[in-house]
Amino acid sequence: MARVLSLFRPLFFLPHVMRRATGCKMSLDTRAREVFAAAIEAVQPDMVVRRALERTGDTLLVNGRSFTLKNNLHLVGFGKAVLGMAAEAERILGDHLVRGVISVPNGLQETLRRHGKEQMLLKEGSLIRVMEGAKHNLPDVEAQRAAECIKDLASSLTENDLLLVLISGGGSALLPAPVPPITLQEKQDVTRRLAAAGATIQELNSVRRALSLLKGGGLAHCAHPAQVVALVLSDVIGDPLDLIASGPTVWTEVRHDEVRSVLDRYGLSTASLPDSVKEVLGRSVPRWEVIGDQSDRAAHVLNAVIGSNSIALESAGRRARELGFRPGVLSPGVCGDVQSVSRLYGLLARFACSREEPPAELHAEILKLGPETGVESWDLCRAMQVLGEGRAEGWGATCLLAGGEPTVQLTGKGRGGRNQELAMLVGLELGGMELPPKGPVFLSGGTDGQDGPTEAAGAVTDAGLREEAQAQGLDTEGYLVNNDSFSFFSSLSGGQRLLLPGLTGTNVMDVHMLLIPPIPVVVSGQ
Ligand SMILES: Nc1ncnc2c1ncn2[C@@H]1O[C@H](COP(=O)(O)OP(=O)(O)OP(=O)(O)O)[C@@H](O)[C@H]1O
Ligand SMILES: O=C(O)[C@H](O)CO
Repeated sequence: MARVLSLFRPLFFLPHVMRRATGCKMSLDTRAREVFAAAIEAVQPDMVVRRALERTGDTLLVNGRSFTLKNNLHLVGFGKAVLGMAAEAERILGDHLVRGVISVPNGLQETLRRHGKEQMLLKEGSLIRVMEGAKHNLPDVEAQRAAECIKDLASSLTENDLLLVLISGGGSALLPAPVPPITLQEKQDVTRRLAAAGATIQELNSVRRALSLLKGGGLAHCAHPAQVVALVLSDVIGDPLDLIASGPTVWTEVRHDEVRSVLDRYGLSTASLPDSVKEVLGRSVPRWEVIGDQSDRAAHVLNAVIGSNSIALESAGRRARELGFRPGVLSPGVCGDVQSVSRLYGLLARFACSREEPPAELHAEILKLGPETGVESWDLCRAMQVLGEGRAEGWGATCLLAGGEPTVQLTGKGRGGRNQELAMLVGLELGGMELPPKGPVFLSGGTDGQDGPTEAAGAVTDAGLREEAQAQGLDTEGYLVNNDSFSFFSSLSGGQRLLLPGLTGTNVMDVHMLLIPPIPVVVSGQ
């Protein structure tokens, strides 16, 4: 037992508390949805802020650092989840709040109202101004206006002030402040071309930082000499503070040669760039002048990640255990093309479900997929070891959890999202295998509740997917080629396989789940 405990990521497979799935009457599909709901529950914006802000009288404690509240609190925020974060922060600290401004996606307040999420809205008479913008996740004039208000607020602060900065995914588009003479349109064109050419969020945000007055530490620079406390809900693999929303409170040195090499890599030649961008990238001086010691300035800033995919997976694991599974986390950083990712889950399912010792080739095939799916070999080895032990010792049902953000090569014109496409592909992978009659089941869902431009968060599938579609006259491959996974799942069995939690108001990338039924123990000689 000690060996098992030491083998896994925190929370991975805790056999002493697991219960046999055989006693649970709920279907695997229902339980998968419950586990997904628990993942989202743990990263609700109000919940994460409540956990992060510890208040005793007029003292605020964040990450063990203490701040004095004396009617000196100012608040700014930008991102898809900061409305709910701001509402909770105002509930906790409102009596010391002077004023605030937050930049949130267009139409968010109305959508949350429609979904009955009143606790994520600011109370009437709130001191925080909500500004909506960045339609379709692209920086626009409204978002630029919000960025200006945020910059003005930060720049007006003194050493007696405390600035609470709320940051979540989508924050880059909601805080555009191009370095003059670059115009918003020019900056938008550059980022749009990069994204369309397949640049990663790391590459994209390194360019955004170079062209912005607020990103890469610019906001913290404006707020100096005030104390800055940034609460960050991470939507980037590995939770890198300098990249989430392009790191406005994290001082980052911009290397123009690195930025140019990213632009070159994606075919944005110098000749194709606007003159303003060329001029800014040609400057030898930093974006702003730092008077005094930079490390002294950094000491004024506390950045704290208060919610992430790992936290969602931990909570999912706890719920899985209550529902009779042996839970385990493969990795919170799954990325790469959905084709490779689906292959990986298919092979892991085969590995887990084989009644005999799986062949060495299967082991090797799984390991080979590590680099292209962002999963470290040791995580794959640990997973296989414990899945193997579970089979040998008859430990009952297993819930293998993972998180991250795979990608889809868009070639068709259909409606879908990466989670639904991944679920379809895994269903097809499972269909080609010899598996137990009741499982495995696979779920993939976006924690923001919206997978691509669709109303669904994702879908739940199993080995019966292709047959079910065939029986209903649906051409599975046709839907796949057209990236039409949402239409597929909507037409299939009255949309029963869709995952429809509605807009969740949070965002910590995606959650993947493979539920593996109990594998009968092979008694030697059988
Ligand atoms: N028809 C489609 N089929 C599959 N994937 C699609 C389709 N249309 C868009 N996508 C993918 O959806 C993604 C955008 O979806 P979404 O709005 O959920 O973004 P996101 O990456 O989750 O954004 P954020 O992290 O800011 O919430 C892109 O990766 C895009 O490739
Ligand atoms: O806003 C952004 O830059 C992305 O959501 C990553 O944080």
